[in-house]
Amino acid sequence: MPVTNRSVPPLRGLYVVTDAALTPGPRLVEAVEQALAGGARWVQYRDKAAHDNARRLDETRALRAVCLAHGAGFIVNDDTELALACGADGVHVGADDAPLAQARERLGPHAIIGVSCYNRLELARAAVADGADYVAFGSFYPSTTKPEAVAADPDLLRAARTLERPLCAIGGITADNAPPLVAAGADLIAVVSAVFAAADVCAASQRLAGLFAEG
Ligand SMILES: Cc1ncc(COP(=O)(O)OP(=O)(O)O)c(N)n1
Ligand SMILES: Cc1ncsc1CCOP(=O)(O)O
Ligand SMILES: [Mg+2]
Repeated sequence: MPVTNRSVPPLRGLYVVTDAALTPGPRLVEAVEQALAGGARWVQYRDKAAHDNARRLDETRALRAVCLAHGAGFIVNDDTELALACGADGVHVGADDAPLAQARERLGPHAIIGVSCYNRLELARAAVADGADYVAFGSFYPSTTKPEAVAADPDLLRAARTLERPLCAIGGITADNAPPLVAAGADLIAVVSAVFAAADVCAASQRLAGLFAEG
């Protein structure tokens, strides 16, 4: 099945990333629904377990339906074949994943493909030249979800604006520390724990999504 070419929302706003520890199976769909109710525009399914493909397919199909109902975009982390199987809007790939060209070949021209560029502008230049739909930088702040992530500086976002492609910031981002990143040019703010570890997921999402409010 080709990846859907339904119209997706702009690549701007709050991008929530799921976590198998914070949002385990039974709570996953409800947590994502709460994040969407709070204003998240994009959702990424991030499950680093390489096994249990049946569970991963069930979960991604359920999340795709929820995103569709809210007019939000749905991306699968790492796994191009899973993105294809569940009909996601696209995939996010990093240095250890399938190359962008291979993901594009599998998912087709309408898929949204995001590429991790860590703290390296040259990776972003190459990804844009190869047709990335957005480029992601981080970690901007220490991350409990990915403590080993390299550190990135907001100046990178200022420099990357010249690429004229949506820029995503990730890593330790909260509603309190996100404003300088948005000011530096982040179009998407990708967040795991600030939303999914919150006691009130909807309220946490609302605060972050509010940073992109129009007017
Ligand atoms: C939006 C976004 N940005 C960066 C990443 C990190 O991707 P990667 O470097 O491939 O690391 P893993 O997430 O796969 O551990 C991401 N997933 N999403
Ligand atoms: C996947 C990833 N890549 C860099 S930091 C990170 C995790 C972000 O999670 P959190 O928002 O909890 O810091
Ligand atoms: Mg990856």
